[in-house]
Parts: sequence; C-alpha cells; structure tokens
Amino acid sequence: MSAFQLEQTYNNFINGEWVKAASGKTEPSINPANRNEVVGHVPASGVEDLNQAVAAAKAAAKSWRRLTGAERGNFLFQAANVLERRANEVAEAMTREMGKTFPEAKGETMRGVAILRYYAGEGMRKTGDVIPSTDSEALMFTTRVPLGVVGVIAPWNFPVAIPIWKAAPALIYGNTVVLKPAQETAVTAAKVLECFEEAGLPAGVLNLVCGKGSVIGSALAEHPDVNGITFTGSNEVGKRVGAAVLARGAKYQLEMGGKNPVIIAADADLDLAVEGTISGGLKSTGQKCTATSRVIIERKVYDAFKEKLLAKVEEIRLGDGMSGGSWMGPCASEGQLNTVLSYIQKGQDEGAVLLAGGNRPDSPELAEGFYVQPTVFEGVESHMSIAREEIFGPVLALMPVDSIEKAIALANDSDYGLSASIYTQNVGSMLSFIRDMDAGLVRINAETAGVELQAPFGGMKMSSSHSREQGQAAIEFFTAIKTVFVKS
Ligand SMILES: NC(=O)C1=CN([C@@H]2O[C@H](COP(=O)(O)OP(=O)(O)OC[C@H]3O[C@@H](n4cnc5c(N)ncnc54)[C@H](OP(=O)(O)O)[C@@H]3O)[C@@H](O)[C@H]2O)C=CC1
Ligand SMILES: O=C(O)CCC(=O)C(=O)O
Repeated sequence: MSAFQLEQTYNNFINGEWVKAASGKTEPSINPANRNEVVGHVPASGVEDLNQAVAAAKAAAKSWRRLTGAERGNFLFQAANVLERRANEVAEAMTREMGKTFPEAKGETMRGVAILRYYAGEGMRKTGDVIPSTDSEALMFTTRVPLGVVGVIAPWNFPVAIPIWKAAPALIYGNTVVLKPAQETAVTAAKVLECFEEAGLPAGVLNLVCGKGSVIGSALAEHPDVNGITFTGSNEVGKRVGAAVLARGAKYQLEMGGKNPVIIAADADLDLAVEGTISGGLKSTGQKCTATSRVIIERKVYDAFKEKLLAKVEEIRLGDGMSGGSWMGPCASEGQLNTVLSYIQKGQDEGAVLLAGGNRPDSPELAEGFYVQPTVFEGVESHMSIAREEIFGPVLALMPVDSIEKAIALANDSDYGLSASIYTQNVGSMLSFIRDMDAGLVRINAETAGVELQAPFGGMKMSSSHSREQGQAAIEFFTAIKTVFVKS
C-alpha cells in the first residue's frame, strides 16, 4: 500500500545532512494502536545538536533571503510534488505514530501539499504599499523583510499540516527554519523533511532537531540567534515559550487550546447538527484544538437531539487507523489516554451524568492500544472541570439552555476563544452569534473543527497570542515591515 517501513532509524536533518544526535542516543516511537509496535527510532538530541542546527540556519539565511520570491516558491512547488507522490507513505507514518485513521492522515497530508502550493504562489505576490508622502519630491513605500532564523515548535496532533503551515510561510518570506517536532511524531516529521531534501532545498534552509521539548524546545525559545518562534501546543508550555522569547526581545506566535462550543438552536436541522457535533467532537479522537467539547442545546430540542446523538455515538467503530473499518483510533499516547480518563473521572466526581462511554473498550483486540470509548456527559455545569478545561479527547458535555442569548452567554463563559459553531436556520440568530461570540473562528451550520489554509486561523482570549496563522495573515508574523522614504 505504501513504501513505509517499520523500525527504521531516523536522524536529525542539519545543514542538508542526516546526522545522529551528538550523544548517539535514540528512542523508540511506538504505535498508540499497539504499544508493542515500534514505528521507528528517533534521535534524543541535546542542546549541542540544536546549536548546530541554528548555526546552519543562520549561515543559510543570507543567500536564501536574497533569492526572489519566485525562486523560493519553486522549491516549495517541488516539495509539494514530492509530498504528493509520497502521500501514502507519509500518511501511514502518521497513522502508525499518532493513531488518526489513514483517510484522515491522507487528507491531512494532501492539505500539506495544498499549503505548500499556496505559499509557493505567495512568492509572486505584493509585499508592500506606496504611501503618499507630505514631501512632493519623495517616494514613500513599505517593504517587508524576513525575521532571520525562525524556530518552529510543533505538536503531535497535526504532524504534517502544522509544521508545514508554519515552515512554508516562514520560508517563502525569506526566513530559514529550525523545526522541533513533537517527539511522539518525529518519524512523520523526518518523512516530511525527506520531501524537502528531495526537492533540492539548499543546505541549512530547513533543519530538523528531534528531542524532548523541555530540552530542545526551550533551548530553541531561548537561543539568541533565533529571531522568531512559532508554537502550537498546550497553554502551559505556550506561555512559558512566549515569556522566554519576549524576555530576549524576539518575536513569538502561540496557538494553544480551545474549549469549543456548538450551539444547537431549536430550529436547527438536528440530523445535520448531530453529524457536525460527532465529527467536530470525536474525529481524530477529539485531539484537535478546534474540537467541539461543549454542546449547548435549546431545551425545546434537548431530548430529540440527545436521542439522535447517542444513537450515532453507539455506531462509532473504534480500531487501528490502518484498518478500513475504523472510524476512531486510539489516543495518541498513554499519557494522553490517562489525561482523558482522569477528566472522565473528574466529571463523575463533580456530579455530571455519564450517558455513553466513560471507559477503555473491553474488546481484547484493542487491549494493547490507548483506546477510550467516545464519551457523552449531561448535567454539566459551567463551573465543572469538564466544561472549563481542554480535555483533548473524545468527550462531549451536553448543556441545556432556554434561549439563544443564554446559549451565547454560556458559550462565552470560557477562558478560551478559538472556534465556535451554531446550528440554526434563523438569520437573526446567525447574526447575533457572529456579532457576540468571542472566538477567532465562528461557523454557521458547520462543525467547529476544520480550518481552510487560505483563511486566517487563530483564537481570542487564552487560545492564542492574538496573532493569526495561515492565509495571507501569515505574512504579519514572518516578516517585519520597513517604511522606506526616498528622495533624490
Ligand atoms: N493547540 C493544540 O493544537 C494542541 C494542544 N495540546 C494540548 O496540550 C496538552 C498536552 O499535550 P502535549 O503534547 O504535552 O503539549 P505540549 O505543549 O507539551 O507540546 C507541544 C510542543 O512543545 C514542546 N515542548 C514541551 N515542553 C516544552 C518546553 N518546556 N519548551 C518548549 N517546548 C516544549 C513539545 O515537545 P515534546 O512533546 O516532544 O517533548 C511539543 O513539540 C494536550 O492534552 C492538549 O490539551 C497539545 C497539542 C496540540
Ligand atoms: O481544525 C483543524 O483543521 C486544525 C486544528 C488545529 O490547528 C489543531 O488542533 O492544532
């Protein structure tokens, strides 16, 4: 089916070469669908390796930024073509490393291809404006320059799309990059880097260093030669990374958690709403920052919606993402499984009522994987942990309300503001939701997850550093504006 081979040993990619960690240490990357399967061996790098990668990126920066945007774009077009050709292999690495189903992994890989092509095209677009000067003899305009070396710290939940949606704009606008992937998905990251290598990217322009976040991620954030850090991951780590980068006067961008609500209005198409809630909340085992976790339902349709939702949840087939019949794979790691189980326990302890799931599945063929049943609670109050904290698992909290105004107020009662949906046919309700919902993505009659690569992506409140990624918004982070005043 694909050229992917298990149990290979992968290296760091520094200055155009695949090199072992200086310590020689590696660690196994294991399959969350079967803890006994070693997907590959990945470097357990130290600060010495990171320093070499940053030095290589710094040395490559001068000639890379001097290329035209079109020339840089050609490398991205080539990388896209290679990734497209190797999509099955890359997607298989992803499914085996972090558990999402193969069709989802393939879809994400093809999204990576599309992102590369989008940013390749950006190399031909404008980078400034002419601004009238008060001096009639002068020409005043803006231009943009790259930051220099950009550090990318990426999570495991979108191991192809996120590194690419950070690295591709960094590269097209003339930066060089050091990527620190999540150690859980370092094999997938190495596969992506192989595509750039095959595309002929010059040495040092894109480097990969695998190792613990507390070692490599924090050293990258603190490195004096790294001019910008773009991070996606947890709030706790994101805040620490932001503080470290701010302290040395460099630029940072953080995309963090969500506690995303969906509102089901009394006039909603309930079948569509159930489909969007299941897909938004449970696909990828709920491990998306845009995943639906709070389901706010107008009381008039609460029972009807609940019945339809539970019937669909019942039909969900858990299993290894590589086998065709599986709809939902395991949690990405044992740690993630334990986090989800502890939230389920907390939900019960705090008085919520379990309607479905709540445990690991009992079938023997799933016993070696980090599986958890899709779980639905009702009786959830806004103060409870499962209504406030990001679980990052397949857990839905049902919350009834008496009106759309109350639904929006409840939806906004969160420290997070990433994505939010409403299912309704009433234009007034749609407009109130668009106006009053505090979230970076507001979606009408569509699930909370699923972002489009050409549109800005980011959150309000604690969900982000208030910057936006993707689409043309990316230029704001990856470049600095220079205002130029010219007089003869
Ligand atoms: N917004 C989102 O898309 C994501 C949110 N999360 C949330 O975070 C929770 C925990 O997931 P987890 O993977 O541990 O997320 P982390 O925030 O720990 O990891 C994200 C990235 O940061 C790295 N990292 C870890 N510690 C540091 C550090 N001290 N300095 C710099 N970088 C560091 C990680 O490396 P490594 O892990 O390899 O050591 C990884 O590459 C999830 O349950 C979920 O709630 C997680 C992933 C994505
Ligand atoms: O919903 C999506 O497609 C993207 C989600 C995302 O960026 C994340 O989970 O980190």
